[in-house]
Parts: sequence; C-alpha cells; structure tokens
Amino acid sequence: MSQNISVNTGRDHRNMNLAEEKIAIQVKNWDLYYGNSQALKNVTMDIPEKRVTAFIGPSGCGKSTLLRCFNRMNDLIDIVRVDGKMYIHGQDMYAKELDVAEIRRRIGMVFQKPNPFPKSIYENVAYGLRLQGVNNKSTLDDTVEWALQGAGLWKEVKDRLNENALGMSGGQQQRLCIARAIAIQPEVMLLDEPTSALDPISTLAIEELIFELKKDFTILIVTHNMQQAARVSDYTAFMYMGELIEYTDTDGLFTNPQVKRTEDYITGRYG
Ligand SMILES: Nc1ncnc2c1ncn2[C@@H]1O[C@H](COP(=O)(O)OP(=O)(O)OP(=O)(O)O)[C@@H](O)[C@H]1O
Repeated sequence: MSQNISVNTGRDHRNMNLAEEKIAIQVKNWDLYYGNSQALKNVTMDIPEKRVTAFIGPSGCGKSTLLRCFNRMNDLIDIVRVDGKMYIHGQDMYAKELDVAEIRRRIGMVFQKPNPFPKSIYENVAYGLRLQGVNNKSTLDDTVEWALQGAGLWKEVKDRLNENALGMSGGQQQRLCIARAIAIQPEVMLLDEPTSALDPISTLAIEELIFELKKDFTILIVTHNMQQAARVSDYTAFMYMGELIEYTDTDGLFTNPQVKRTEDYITGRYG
C-alpha cells in the first residue's frame, strides 16, 4: 500500500490491539433497512470498553444510522427493519423483553447541533436525575457539579447556574449537553458529529474532553473530519455504502490501510 497519507494521528495510539481489549458492544451480521432500501449491510464488529471508536466514511454511508442503532433511536422510525444481533456486555440489546428506556439510560447520546433545554444550566444537567426520581438537593448539587467538572465547564458556569442555558455560546452548549449526558453515568456515549457546528477553539475543547472522558466511558463518535478521528480515537471504522470496509486501530488505519477503498478515502481520492 502507498504511504502517501497525510493525516497526522497526533496522539500516541500505539500498541492498541482490539484482540486485547475488553469488549463493551458486539455487533453481529447487522442489517438495517429503511423500507426496501438497505442502509447497513452485514456489519460485524466488537467495540472496546473505555476507548474512543470513530466512524468515518463518505456522506450517506450509514455512520449515523449505525450509531443510532446502539441506543435504539432507529426504533422511532416506522419504516426501519433490522436483522442481526447487538449485545452490550453480553446482553441482547434488541431482546423483546428489554426495557428500551433502560438501554437509553445506559447508552447516552450527544447530537450534532447542541440541543439544551430552555431551562437553567443547573436544570439541564439535573434533568436526567430528576427523571429517575432523584430529588435530594445535595445529591443533585453534587452530581451537577461533578458532571459540569467532567464536561470541563464548571469554572465557566459555577456562578451562573440559574441562568438560561440558551444564553451560552455554542461550544458551551455542546459541553453542557455532554454534562447532561454524563450526569446519569451512562456506560457508553454516542457522539454524532459533536463538533461540526462549532468553531475551532470549541472543537479543541470538546476533543480534549473526549480524551478525558474515555477514562470513564466507552465513546463512539461519528465524524466527517478525518483529522479529528485521527486525533481523538483509538480505533477507527471506515464505512462505505452501508458496509464496514475496514476497522482497526486508528494508527493502523491511517498509516497502513489494508483495503484500497480505505486508502482512497483517507488520501482524498473520493468522498
Ligand atoms: N429516516 C430515514 N429514512 C429513509 N432513509 C434514510 C433515513 N435516514 C437515513 N437514510 C438513508 O440511509 C443512508 C445512510 O444515511 P446516514 O445518515 O446513516 O449516513 P451518514 O454516513 O451518517 O451520512 P452523513 O455523513 O451525510 O451524515 C442514506 O442513504 C440515507 O439517505
């Protein structure tokens, strides 16, 4: 394979080996159809615990569709039909008896566009806890502070917790959405192009945050930005037309892709 690849993987991802990882999520022969149109084709992969796994590929290849399968967001679309298996720590995520709300509690999601509620900063973070019936003020206070610290936002907002979240900058709003997601301590965080609406400085703050968060959470990120995938992820999955083409450690994928299609994509020959 040619080595004419200019993506700098930045961080030290060396010595990453999927075979040595503890696996959080297993995907087996996964298909997804929107009506008659197949958007995911026979996807099989193991997603490691407390690592960052990035999904890259050209527009329409199925990255967001796959991400949404991990917390059953696609259940909300009538025409969706799925086939195959997905397990979280060995538990069948699509079993009939499974409580979908519980899966969504364990697998949190942050979207492309920051979507804070039109409530105070404090109430945004406390929201998930209140839904779970937590009303004790000191528990709420402690958790809100912990989550805002975790999202790298505490210092900026500690004196304005009662102000409306919609008055924050876009980058702050996205970190607030991350704080809201981590407040209920999910096992897995799904990030769907979390920085595409942000300026470079806010993007950097979120990337630094992702690096910190993987100490506690398993993180899956969809990104259009290959440099970002290279910077933040430990493992990268390249998708093309609904298929998982190549999936390996991030350094390996960007410096020594094994499939020509991957190489063409990361060297900018198409996509
Ligand atoms: N709600 C839907 N109904 C019907 N088809 C859909 C729906 N959502 C996505 N698709 C189709 O599924 C395919 C995969 O789309 P998806 O959004 O998952 O791709 P993507 O790789 O995330 O793209 P992008 O990078 O542009 O966000 C596309 O052909 C898209 O048109």
